[in-house]
Amino acid sequence: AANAPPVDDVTSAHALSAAKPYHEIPGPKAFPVVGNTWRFIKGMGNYASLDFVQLQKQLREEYGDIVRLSGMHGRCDQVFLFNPESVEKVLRNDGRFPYRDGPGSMHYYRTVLRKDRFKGVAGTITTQGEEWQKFRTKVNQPLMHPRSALRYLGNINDVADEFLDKIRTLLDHNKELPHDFMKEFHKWSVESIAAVALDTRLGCLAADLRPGSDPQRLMDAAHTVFECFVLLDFTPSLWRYVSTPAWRRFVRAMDTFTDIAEKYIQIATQRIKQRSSDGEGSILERLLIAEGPEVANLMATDMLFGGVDTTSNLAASLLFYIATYPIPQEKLAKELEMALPNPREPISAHVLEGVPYLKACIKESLRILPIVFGNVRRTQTEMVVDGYRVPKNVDMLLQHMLISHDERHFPRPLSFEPERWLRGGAHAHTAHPFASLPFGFGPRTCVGRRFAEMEVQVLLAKMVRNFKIEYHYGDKLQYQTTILNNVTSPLKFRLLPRRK
Ligand code: HEM
Repeated sequence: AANAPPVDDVTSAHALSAAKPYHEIPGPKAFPVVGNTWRFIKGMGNYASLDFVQLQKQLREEYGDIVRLSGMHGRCDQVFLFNPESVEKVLRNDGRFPYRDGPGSMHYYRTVLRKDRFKGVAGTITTQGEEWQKFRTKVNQPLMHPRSALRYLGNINDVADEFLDKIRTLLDHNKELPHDFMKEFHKWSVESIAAVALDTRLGCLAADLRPGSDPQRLMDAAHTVFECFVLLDFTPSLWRYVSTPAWRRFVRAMDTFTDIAEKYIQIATQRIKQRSSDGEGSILERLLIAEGPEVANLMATDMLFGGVDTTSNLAASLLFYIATYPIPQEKLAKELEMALPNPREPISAHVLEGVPYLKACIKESLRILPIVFGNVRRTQTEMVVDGYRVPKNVDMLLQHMLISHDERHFPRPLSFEPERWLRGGAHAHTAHPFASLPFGFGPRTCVGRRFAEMEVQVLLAKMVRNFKIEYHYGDKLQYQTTILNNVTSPLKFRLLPRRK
């Protein structure tokens, strides 16, 4: 009919009035005074011992594809979404300034504690509204343009080569890597993202790192900041009222980040002054020239926060799947033999254009173990989701990990089948496009996606081109969910040189 609302209409008066009321969304009942908070108190509530992913599973089993959690003291209501159609509705209607709550500790550090240093600017991760948009607009062009990442391809190749050299020295008599090999992935990822963010080679993979050296301090600080996010922002903490030990450790680590970034910004400033030609500079130089040292520092540190643990855990999980699925590994090895006849040649942009199976392996790894297991948007306006009227200021929790594990979308969901991602292929998936969204979506999508993908593509190509990778300690990847999915399996990969 001429007056029928468009299919995607979720905010018009017509759509809202036809929807079911908000309070009818299924979910655990909030009791007077104690609300639902008691369910998360140890020794009292049935949700207290669950991590985020376990909580999601439990809620979906108990209540279905949309679940409301209200009465959480000090927090706004949360609505969990377990179907991709609803996720799409929310992400396509999140307004001009998509709102994703960030760690309050980091925001406080930048806007209150070290206000003088940052002159009122606070970066991308923790800001909202026009403040977020203003900052993001400044950094989008230098960071998100495809050419921007390619500028670093040479450095990313060098870091991967160093990583391969390093692992050759770590193999035991059985050609196996040590059980704590995860820490080498961390070094690789700090080194790779620092080459972009700080425009320098820090030397994280060196054999003899001194405790007070920049790479060692930066890696320690990265570790501490993530540990403290969990303690300060994701578990009850008094840091807003008193200076707790975790808060003090956090401030020291944040200061280290800021100081190291400042050092390399000063070096870049000198470089700019001495340069005679005005060809296109690095991301750091461009931000420095166009926006000044505060913006350059905040973006560099945001890249370090966003780009260390994410990429290292992706590399580790991806290699695990490659090692435990020999058929896809051999298919990939064949593709790489064609694309890179000489394994010692660098991985060029041209090589990366001709490796669809390699890219499919990365997508499949992120589908099974998305390192960022879910996303969140706070509603900016009243809207209809899954037939219910959801008011403004509700956190919509978009659970792509569980959606990707749902047989309705991906048959044999825990099986590593890169063929799902070969477009037009016989096994291409038919799932909704929002059923696997590891980097988010829309104007607030991951700013480092191109760098992460490039780093991991280069590493995987070099690893599989040079080694046959085996794993003999179980076929199920172990991980721990905190604010990210952290790989915990002992990464004792066995590496056998491939014939050239
Ligand atoms: C495997 C690697 C990575 C994954 C899975 C990942 C995932 C994500 C996700 C899901 C978001 C939220 C997006 C949204 O709300 O729609 C995000 C945001 C962000 N990521 Fe990444 N990321 C990765 C690597 C990186 C790297 C290498 C950088 C460094 C450049 C980075 C920097 C950021 C920043 C700064 C944001 C906040 C953007 C904003 O709020 O405007 N990420 N990432």
